[in-house]
Amino acid sequence: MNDMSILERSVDQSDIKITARDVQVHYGDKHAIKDVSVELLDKTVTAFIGPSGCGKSTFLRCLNRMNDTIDICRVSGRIALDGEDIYDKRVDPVQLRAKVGMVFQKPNPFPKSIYDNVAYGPRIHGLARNRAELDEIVEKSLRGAALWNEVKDRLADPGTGLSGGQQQRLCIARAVATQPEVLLMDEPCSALDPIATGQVEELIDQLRSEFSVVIVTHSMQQAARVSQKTAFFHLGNLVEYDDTDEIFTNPRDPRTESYISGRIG
Ligand SMILES: Nc1ncnc2c1ncn2[C@@H]1O[C@H](COP(=O)(O)OP(=O)(O)OP(=O)(O)O)[C@@H](O)[C@H]1O
Repeated sequence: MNDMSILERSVDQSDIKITARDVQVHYGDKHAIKDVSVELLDKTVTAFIGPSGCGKSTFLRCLNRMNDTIDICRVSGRIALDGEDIYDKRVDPVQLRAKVGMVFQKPNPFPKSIYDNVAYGPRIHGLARNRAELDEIVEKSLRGAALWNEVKDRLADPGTGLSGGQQQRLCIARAVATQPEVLLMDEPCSALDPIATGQVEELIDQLRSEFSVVIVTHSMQQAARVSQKTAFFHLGNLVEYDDTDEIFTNPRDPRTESYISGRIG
């Protein structure tokens, strides 16, 4: 391998963070995810794309057991984080969700101060021994979410008083504050204007230096801009998973080709 090919290699294939094997999801009789196997890489942004109802959000929610909260939902197969089965009965889902954080479509700050929104997770998980350490985590998380400069003089103000884009960055700070290893984002920009979307996309790119990021998006432009890997879902199947460039320029499956060229969706 010459130096150039080393420079051009965008992701380290050996660094697998999450492994899913033969995952099936049912909501009652509805078979929403069909036999999905995939390996998601560390320090990489992976985009889940596909037509509405194809199962992107359902599969994303399997990765931190958010589907446990839906009574009729059954998940089978194996999903491992760093080789450990996250569905093992000894795994506490609350601890798991601190490691595998989530940001939702609509910004959903708690009805609390900006400070307390970020401090909430570290407090319940006992990550700070005293107020000074908590202050440090809050500042670091808000800096990490590119929000610190905008809010540092009004940390006691309610989080709900921020703009939509700022609220979404506050939710990212809240997720980052529990020192997660993976960040799941379910259409995080769909409620944001183009400027706020640009800021969150830039942030996603920075977050990838520390975390594995998985993002569900309806925007193929967004997937192309922010991700290094893309998974295309169709009718509950994972049809194609590859480098983002490959998916968009050289898709192997005709269903992927149809979707990215706008013929299905
Ligand atoms: N809580 C639920 N109860 C019953 N069925 C559900 C539930 N959530 C999702 N489904 C069904 O599972 C399938 C996959 O839905 P999911 O929301 O994962 O798709 P998606 O690709 O994320 O869609 P969209 O892009 O529209 O958000 C759909 O047929 C949907 O109706």
